[in-house]
This record gives sequence, C-alpha cells and structure tokens, in this order.
Amino acid sequence: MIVLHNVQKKLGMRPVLRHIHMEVKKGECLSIVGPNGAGKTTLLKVCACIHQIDAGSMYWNGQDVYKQLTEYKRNLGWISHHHFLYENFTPVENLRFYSELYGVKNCEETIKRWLKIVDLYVFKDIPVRTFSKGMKQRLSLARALLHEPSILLLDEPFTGLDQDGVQLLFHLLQQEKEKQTAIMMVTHDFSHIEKISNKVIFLHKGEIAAESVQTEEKHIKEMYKTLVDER
Ligand SMILES: Nc1ncnc2c1ncn2[C@@H]1O[C@H](COP(=O)(O)OP(=O)(O)OP(=O)(O)O)[C@@H](O)[C@H]1O
Repeated sequence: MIVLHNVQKKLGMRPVLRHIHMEVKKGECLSIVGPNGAGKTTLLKVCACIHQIDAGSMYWNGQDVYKQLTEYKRNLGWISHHHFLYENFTPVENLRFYSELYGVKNCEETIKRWLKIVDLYVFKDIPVRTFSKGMKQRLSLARALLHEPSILLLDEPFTGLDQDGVQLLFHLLQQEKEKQTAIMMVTHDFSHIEKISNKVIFLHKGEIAAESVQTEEKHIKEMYKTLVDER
C-alpha cells in the first residue's frame, strides 16, 4: 500500500536517509528500530510529507504520493511525542476542531464515542492544559484515529501511557489492522513489537541495515546488538 523506492533525504547538508526501500501493506504493522539519530523520526516525517524527499519515489496504492497529496494527507493519522492539542481547549473542542478539519461525519457522536473509548469522557469540558502527560497522550490517540485514517504513523506512541493505556493502544492498533490500516511505528521498546508488528526494519545511520519478519523481543535484541556492534 505504501512503497518507498530508493528514497534519499538530506537535512541541511547532512544525508539523513539513504537508499530507503520499503513497503507497508494494508493491515500490516511495520516497526522501525535503531539507535538515537538513526533517522527513524525523519523517515516517519517523510512518510507524513512533513519532509519532502530529495530523490527516489513514494507510492500509495500504486500511485505517486505527491500526485495525490491532499487525499493522501486526509488518510494519515499521526501520533508522536508532540500531542498537537490546543492547551486552552477542552477535549471536546480539540476533537471538534480536528473533526471539522477532516470532515468527519456525525461529528458530535463521533467525539463522544472516542472520549469514551480513551476513557476521558468525564473530563470532556476541562481545558487540556490541566491534563497529565498520559491523559494528553490518550486524547492524542482519539485525535489521530477519529477520522478513520488508512495510514497510521506512530512515533513512540506508548510514551506516557499507564498500563491500561498501553493495553488500550494495543487493542486500538489491533482493530486498525483488522480495518486494513497500514501502520508504521517507531519504538525503542522491543517488548511492544511482537505484540503488534508483522515485520521490523533496523535503521542505522540513515540506511536500512536489516529487515526481519521475526518480531520476538529476544531475536530483535540479538539482531540489534550485532548490527550496532558491527558498524
Ligand atoms: N531539522 C533538522 N536539521 C538538521 N538535522 C536534523 C534535523 N532534524 C534531525 N536532524 C538530524 O537527523 C538525524 C536523524 O534524526 P532523527 O530525529 O530522524 O533520528 P531518530 O532515529 O528518530 O533519533 P531518536 O531515537 O533520538 O529519536 C540526526 O542526526 C539529527 O541530528
């Protein structure tokens, strides 16, 4: 569904991504691991079209992403350490803003449903600035999913979530896979990978150093150590 072919990206003078070939199919979750500074967030930002590629190609459903940019962006859901919420708005106001932006149907019903899913309904009229980090992350999940994206880009999505929040996110991601959403997830926590991912890529110094469909924590740890020690 999403294909990157020989993608290159420089930031400033520095090549940050080189020779990136990868594919994420519908209903598949790809995890991206690698040391700090390897280029993982940059790769997600390229896929979110926050950064434009310098060379190579990016396809969505067989067509060039840049030739269907509006439709592509409408289908994206993005979760990262930055929650993209308006601090002075309540949860309802935040979700209303995003619902209108994405043209969500049955807006008020959808907002209510999502606030119940992420367990924030009782806080619906309280400004987000009073929320804990985990509460903001929960609201951010609702923000990212309420328009039913077909591509999910997750940059360390478990950050700040308590155990119930972690379980909720696994449940939501499993549902997304069943709905045929293509998921890309950056994580430093290898224990999360095998629960949800179909394959893993190892990014090192901007290149894909290895790829594996074995997603067990032990296997990933061993591969990671070998790759980092070798280079
Ligand atoms: N706006 C920018 N301008 C110049 N260099 C940048 C910019 N953003 C990131 N970089 C550099 O690009 C490289 C890759 O950064 P990136 O954030 O993608 O790494 P990462 O693998 O996500 O790291 P981490 O695990 O620490 O989050 C780093 O060396 C970083 O310093």
